Amino acid sequence: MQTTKNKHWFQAARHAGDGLQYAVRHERNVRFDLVIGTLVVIASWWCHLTRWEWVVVLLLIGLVISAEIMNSALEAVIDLTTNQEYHPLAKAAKDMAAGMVWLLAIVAAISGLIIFIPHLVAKF
Ligand SMILES: Nc1ncnc2c1ncn2[C@@H]1O[C@H](COP(=O)(O)OP(=O)(O)OP(=O)(O)O)[C@@H](O)[C@H]1O
Repeated sequence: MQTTKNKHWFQAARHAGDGLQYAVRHERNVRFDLVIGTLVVIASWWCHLTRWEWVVVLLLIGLVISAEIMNSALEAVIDLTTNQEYHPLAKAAKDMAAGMVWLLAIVAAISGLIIFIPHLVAKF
């Protein structure tokens, strides 16, 4: 059990991998985002997006999933420090982190509509 700084990049990468694995195993919202992200990638392939549309779509998927993982990390720290007892600052911190995820998800959804609607109209 290590509590000191990582000694080399391989150790750092292994711990980052542990973090991603923990997020997928324990966070339902992260799993949900991964499913939606996979469906969006399939839809992008089906719609033959342009190179720059692919870049935007992949960036947005990465941003939403990263924000979800950051939200979960903040929740873990808050639960650790409050021992799950009520505190108005804990509420503010958790609500703001959740707000960040929602804001990004809404922006991603609107951007997705702007990208996909012309392709869908052309197809049908
Ligand atoms: N220690 C606390 N003190 C005050 N309010 C809290 C505390 N823990 C949780 N809450 C409130 O409960 C809400 C939900 O808690 P929490 O974020 O832990 O659950 P969650 O279901 O994992 O949320 P999310 O869907 O955002 O991942 C928070 O947004 C906050 O308003």
